[in-house]
Amino acid sequence: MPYDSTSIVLRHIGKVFANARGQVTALTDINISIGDGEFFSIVGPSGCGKTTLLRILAGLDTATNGTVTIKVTTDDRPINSMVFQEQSIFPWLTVIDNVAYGLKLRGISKKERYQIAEKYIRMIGLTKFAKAYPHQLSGGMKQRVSVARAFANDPEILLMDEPFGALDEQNRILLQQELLRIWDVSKKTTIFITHSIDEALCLSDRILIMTAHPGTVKSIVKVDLPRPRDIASIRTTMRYNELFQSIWLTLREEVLKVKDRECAEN
Ligand SMILES: Nc1ncnc2c1ncn2[C@@H]1O[C@H](COP(=O)(O)OP(=O)(O)OP(=O)(O)O)[C@@H](O)[C@H]1O
Repeated sequence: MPYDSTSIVLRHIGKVFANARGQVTALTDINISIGDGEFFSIVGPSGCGKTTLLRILAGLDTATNGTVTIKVTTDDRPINSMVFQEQSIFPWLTVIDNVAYGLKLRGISKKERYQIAEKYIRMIGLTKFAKAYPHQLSGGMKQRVSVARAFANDPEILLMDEPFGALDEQNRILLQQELLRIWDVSKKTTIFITHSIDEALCLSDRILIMTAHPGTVKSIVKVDLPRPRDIASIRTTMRYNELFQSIWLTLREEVLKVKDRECAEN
């Protein structure tokens, strides 16, 4: 691994949900080490357990088996911040107060938290909207606020569950480029779920391809595309196309398994 140290270690992670119809094994024997400052994406067929894995990393759910170790460098910052697909900013707070929200919870003075929030609002290009309320913003702008808030919290790790999934293509590309830029500066360990091979390739250092349900590691692909990356031009390279093809062929087997199962059930 090209990283000086490891940020996250997952060992033998398994998850079984119990529901009225019995038990559902969502994850089985997941073993991964993620480097400090790595951008690590997760792709896999629908229902393979991506969100479950992220929720376990966020401490929102617990694994039935195995251990999760997250390196903590200092005790005055949160372990993680999460960005969801749906906009999750508070409608009653202005942009700057949304971005500064986590800092306020940590007791950071108003002056300091506004300075930090302003820095990230500048990075996402919303300086003119710092005093605006969410209802005055477009969907893409609100999602930018969520991203800025997550970075402003300065967590040990950043967890993103299809954060751009609901955006139109133009806004998605703009935000992907902004995310790359902020990540390049902050080098924050980031775990990013996506359904898009293209998005995973443009952003990541490595991509975990999960098997069909119950989810486990099918393979991990190293994305050896140079950084800093320009999303429009990286897609035109031969290496991008080779990687895309190879990931799709691996993923396709798992997606077809899901389809075959659905056909057998009907
Ligand atoms: N709270 C729960 N109770 C019971 N089963 C659950 C629960 N949460 C998830 N599951 C099941 O666990 C499996 C994995 O779900 P999960 O949402 O993690 O998959 P996913 O890969 O994120 O799916 P998608 O790509 O469609 O968002 C699915 O079979 C799902 O039905």
